Amino acid sequence: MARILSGKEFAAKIKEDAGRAVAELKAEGVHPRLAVVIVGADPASEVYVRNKQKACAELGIISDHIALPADTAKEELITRIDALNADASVHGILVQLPLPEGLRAYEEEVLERIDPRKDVDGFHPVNVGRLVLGAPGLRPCTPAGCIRMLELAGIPIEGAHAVIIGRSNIVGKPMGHLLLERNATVTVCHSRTQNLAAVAREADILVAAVGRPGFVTADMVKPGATVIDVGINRIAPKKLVGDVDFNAVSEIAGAITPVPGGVGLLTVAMLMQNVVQAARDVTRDFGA
Ligand SMILES: Nc1nc2c(c(=O)[nH]1)N[C@@H](CN(C=O)c1ccc(C(=O)N[C@@H](CCC(=O)O)C(=O)O)cc1)CN2
Repeated sequence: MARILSGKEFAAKIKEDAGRAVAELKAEGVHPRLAVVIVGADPASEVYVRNKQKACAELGIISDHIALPADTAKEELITRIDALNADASVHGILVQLPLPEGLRAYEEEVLERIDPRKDVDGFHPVNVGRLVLGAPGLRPCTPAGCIRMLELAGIPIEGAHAVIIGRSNIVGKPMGHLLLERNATVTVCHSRTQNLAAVAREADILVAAVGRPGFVTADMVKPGATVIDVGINRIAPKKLVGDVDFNAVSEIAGAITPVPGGVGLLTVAMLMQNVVQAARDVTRDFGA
């Protein structure tokens, strides 16, 4: 039976460290502040935003909730972002995704408008470029959370063969770069990959980020491998499952993350860490 990697335990540790950093910043006269922009009323997004604001409150970070109607014009959203960029008391800005239907085509433009120093999601091309180059910058929260969890759990990354299933800009691609930065041998699989099960079976660390319930089955996992499930699939109003067939795979794997209760919790914890980093960088550049 696999070791269960509980997101709650690792998230608590990450938040504890971030909380200490917040206290240090406050002692220096800097009060970290996050602006969360949500457009429309997607129920799942509202839950995630609430969780982010709850975590801010726990750690003593100020959080502003900017809720805009679903029919907000792109220009209005851009104007709001510009105002937050110019406000020296705001250290972090995030726009909750997905944007509503009418704005979805402008997602790239909207994310690019955020000052890269305040881009606590790590989605801005400047931060993506820094990640690819291995330069300091704000890293995307979910993949950075997975890496931190492996480190805290004492699971070796260096020299491991990591196989990622999924090549999204938010998870798959940044995960590949973060693993490469830590000297893993990385394979990224996608919908056109041939013999995917055989490739997955080569993995010491298998990351599933496809968005398909139960996609990773026991025959795709090498005995003893670490399996990280980044999938969030709502299959009924109160039933959330990942991309991994948890019961069968946990008989084979050495370690596995559950859904819920896995890497989703680390996403929020790493966001707190990014807000701390942004507060330091923004204060250095804008002044306290
Ligand atoms: N601006 C952003 N938008 C989105 C991001 C993001 O990182 N930045 N990621 C996802 C949604 N998300 C955070 O925003 C997120 C998803 C899931 C969880 C989480 O805690 N999951 C729990 C289960 C929660 C539940 O029951 O619904 C778990 O896995 O245990 C946190 C954050 C897309 N949009």
